[in-house]
Amino acid sequence: MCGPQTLSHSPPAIFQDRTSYQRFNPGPKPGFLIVPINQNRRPRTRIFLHLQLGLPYWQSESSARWKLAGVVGLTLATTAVSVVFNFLGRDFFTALSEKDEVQFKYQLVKYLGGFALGIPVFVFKSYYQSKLALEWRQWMTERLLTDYLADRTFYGLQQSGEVDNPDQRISSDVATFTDTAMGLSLTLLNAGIDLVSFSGILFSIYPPLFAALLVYSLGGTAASVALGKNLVTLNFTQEAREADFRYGLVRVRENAESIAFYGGDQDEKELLKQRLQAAVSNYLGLLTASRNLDFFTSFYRYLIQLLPAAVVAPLYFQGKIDFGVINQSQSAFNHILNDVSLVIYQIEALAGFSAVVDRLGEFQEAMTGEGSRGAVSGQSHEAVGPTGRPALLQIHDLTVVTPRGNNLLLQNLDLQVCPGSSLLVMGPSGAGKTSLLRAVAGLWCEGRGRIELGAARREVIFLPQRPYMVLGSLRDQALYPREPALSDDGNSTSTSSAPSSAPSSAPPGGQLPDDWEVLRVLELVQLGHLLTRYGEDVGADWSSCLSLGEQQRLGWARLLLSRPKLALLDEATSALDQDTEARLYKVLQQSGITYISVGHRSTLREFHKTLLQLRPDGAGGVAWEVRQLAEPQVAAEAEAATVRVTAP
Ligand SMILES: Nc1ncnc2c1ncn2[C@@H]1O[C@H](COP(=O)(O)OP(=O)(O)OP(=O)(O)O)[C@@H](O)[C@H]1O
Repeated sequence: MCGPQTLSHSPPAIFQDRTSYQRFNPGPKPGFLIVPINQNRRPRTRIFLHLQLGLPYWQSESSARWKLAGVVGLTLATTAVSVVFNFLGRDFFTALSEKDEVQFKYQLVKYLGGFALGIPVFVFKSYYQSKLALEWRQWMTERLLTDYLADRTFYGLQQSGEVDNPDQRISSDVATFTDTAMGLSLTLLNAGIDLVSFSGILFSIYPPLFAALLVYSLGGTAASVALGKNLVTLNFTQEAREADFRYGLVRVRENAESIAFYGGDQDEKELLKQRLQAAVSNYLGLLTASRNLDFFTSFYRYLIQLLPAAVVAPLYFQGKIDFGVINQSQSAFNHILNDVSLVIYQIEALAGFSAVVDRLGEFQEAMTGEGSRGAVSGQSHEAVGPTGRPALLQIHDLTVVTPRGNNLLLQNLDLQVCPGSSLLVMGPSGAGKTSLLRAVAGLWCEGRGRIELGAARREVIFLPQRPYMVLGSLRDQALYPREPALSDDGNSTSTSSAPSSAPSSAPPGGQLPDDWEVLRVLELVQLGHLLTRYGEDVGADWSSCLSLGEQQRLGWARLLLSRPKLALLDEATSALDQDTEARLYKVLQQSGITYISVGHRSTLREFHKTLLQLRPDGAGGVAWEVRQLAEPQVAAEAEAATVRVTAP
């Protein structure tokens, strides 16, 4: 379009017809296949691979390592305190059984003194352990958030449908992961040390007791692992179903007005009941599996109270040991059994933990995979048009495919848009107009071809039909987004990591427009009245208290304030009357900003230099044609001229 351009096109030879394309890339089969939510998801049980998720925190934060050393020290101290308590208990009960009142009082005071000194060690160990787990959680959550919000990964994940409920994974799964990982690893450490310390005590009392203990605990562990193996899958599914139910509720809140207008209460209720039912029935399965395991663990636990006394009782009756030794052996037996039987007591926690580790690992993998998708290539360098003038946007042989490759849209498109120019994309609903903008903006990278954009990503603004309303004041709305979405090297429209050569222009010098400029632009888009209505209000629910037309005009204010190199307008005036639409387009023409509009109204032609017309080709595909329109008349509206809207 930098020079005269008239092209037309019908479907290419690459996929001779629709049938051959579908053979190559099969779409959904006829009829509906209803897959219950998450039924097809199974934990991938690569727990050891995924466990390393938490390592970077300890590798990068030296203060965390010191704190961990402190908590480990406290954990060791708790074992020492337990050993001391064990001996204090022995002497206390021996004095009691010998009816030695003086010794008994002395042992009682010693025992109480031991409590006073030892119990704070347990309390502080537990407090610092939880605190450290919390700091770990914060670090990991921030890291996941950074990855999730980098390079539009959140959008890619939503489009690919690869992982469910990322919100739950970032919030509660990370918390469970850090809490349990910290708790389990310290428990294991404690168990190891306990095992060594109390094995010595038990062995010195009576070696056969030690042998009985080993047989009992190892047999119990093996049995509980066999009984609890279902729990991992059930826990994994439960996490996903709870999140689906919560998400259903969030959607009702977010779409309250539309649902109320439709009178969709019953439908929503049914849907939510289905999701609740899915969560409840899985939970019932979980309860049943836990109940079966509980039968075993309860018997196992209560038998411990009798077993040591039963084994050492003959020695006591023969007068070979004091009464206190029975108590001591009971306590040592309990300690060792707890250590060896860790798996039995923690089987449910371990099952839940491995489900969480799996979900987080899957999430991390999906985020890493997002960065390497797509066949459409792009670079941000100055493309040169046939006339020798540099093109702001140059599209070569572009074929746009919907995410997951189900639908072939535009094919073999060639197009140029020069700085200061304007392009109108028209065509029937579903032809792929918005999809073309998605490809230009770098949101969709599937398909093939090449898009060259002479602008950094932050220099391109997109105005959808329903603008996104952020939380905050009116000024926050007008200046959204304050920060560029990407660093300057992320200016490619695809996966290319070519460094930017395009100059940054918006906003100049990184300065945000001052309040006067915001006010002038708001008045220009006829939203000055909102200032008196909302002023500095930061709590307004903008998407429900502004009309769609007002939201669209707020989108235009964003456009004029951000002064991008390229504006992509997707039916951005559909809710406005024609006079307001004309007025906004005239201001845009005066600003010198290059723009591409998608729209259905024929009145839009008068504000664009070139038309890209899409139409069905009769064979299930989309044909395209590029044509020059009559030179638009740039209106010199007096009030528009007073606004400081500068070309990039
Ligand atoms: N995320 C997606 N995944 C799969 N298919 C999609 C996706 N988004 C859009 N499509 C399909 O791609 C086709 C083109 O959609 P697009 O939104 O580009 O149409 P459009 O020409 O802008 O339509 P309209 O004028 O109705 O807005 C449609 O058939 C649509 O169903």
